[in-house]
Amino acid sequence: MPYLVATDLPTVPAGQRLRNLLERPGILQMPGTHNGMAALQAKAAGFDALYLSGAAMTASMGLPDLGVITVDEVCFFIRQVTRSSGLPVLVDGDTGYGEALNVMHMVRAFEDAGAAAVHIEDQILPKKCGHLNNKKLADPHDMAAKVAAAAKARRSLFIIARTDGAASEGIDGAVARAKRYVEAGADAIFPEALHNAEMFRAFAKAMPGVKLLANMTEFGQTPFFTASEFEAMGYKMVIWPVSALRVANKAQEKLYRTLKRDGGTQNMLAEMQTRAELYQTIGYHQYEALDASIVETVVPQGMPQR
Ligand SMILES: C[C@](O)(C(=O)O)[C@H](CC(=O)O)C(=O)O
Repeated sequence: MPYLVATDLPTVPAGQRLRNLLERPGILQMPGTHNGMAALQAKAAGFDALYLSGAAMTASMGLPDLGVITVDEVCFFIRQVTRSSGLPVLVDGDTGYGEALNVMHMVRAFEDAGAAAVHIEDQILPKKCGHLNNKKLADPHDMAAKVAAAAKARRSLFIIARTDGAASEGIDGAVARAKRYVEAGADAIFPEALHNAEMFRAFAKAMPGVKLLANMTEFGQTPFFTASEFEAMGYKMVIWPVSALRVANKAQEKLYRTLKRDGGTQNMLAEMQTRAELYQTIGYHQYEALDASIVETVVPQGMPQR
């Protein structure tokens, strides 16, 4: 329960806990959780690891995913998601916020905030969603230097190199880049925006023994595949980065429209998380019980009064 009690906190570092999950057979499913509440709900649904998406974080701030937010802003999200859930979290590190030293700073900051893993991509600024057109790629040598810098800065953080190369250099180009990034110290590879099963299979075939991540974002270049289908194509991790935020945003939009129309929320009650459900999700009463137990513990009984 509450992250406030030291003895309830995990003793194994987050990065190691993620590595342990990756030792299990099957694909590791990481839904996007854009805040602490989403993290609690994903955990309650049975997920063992989570994803913190740059697109979802920025969208929740009312901003585009163009690399404009800062390391400290991301750390605010990392802390809420890791504290509330206690689960290992993969964090979107975009382009690493600069070059080698900036990447090292990001790695230290993310790991200290509680992250288990980060992915760094080979675009240059202004970076874009990998499923859009006209992406500008970094020189593979410069990207490999960033990966090496990240590996040097981490304690146990799991480092995933994302390549956006497939769009302009094809599968062979993306594979050549990915191999350089593995040599530079990447623990896994994220081939971005593949268009079909053949591409997913070809990439996996060309990278034997390397852990691969699939991105099942909606409204992008990748057609729908299930977790089991990605697993059968050779992938060890899958993310659904923005799905929860997209659904939450639609619900919120409906609430505001209805409220404006009706002058009240009475017609939305059936779609609301009730107070009881909300408190149940955040463990409200457990925090209260914790508080009460401490008061009981520290008030001495039968001590001589002065
Ligand atoms: C994975 C991703 O980088 C993200 O920020 O979650 C995005 C997701 C999206 O925009 O749909 C991406 O570039 O694929």
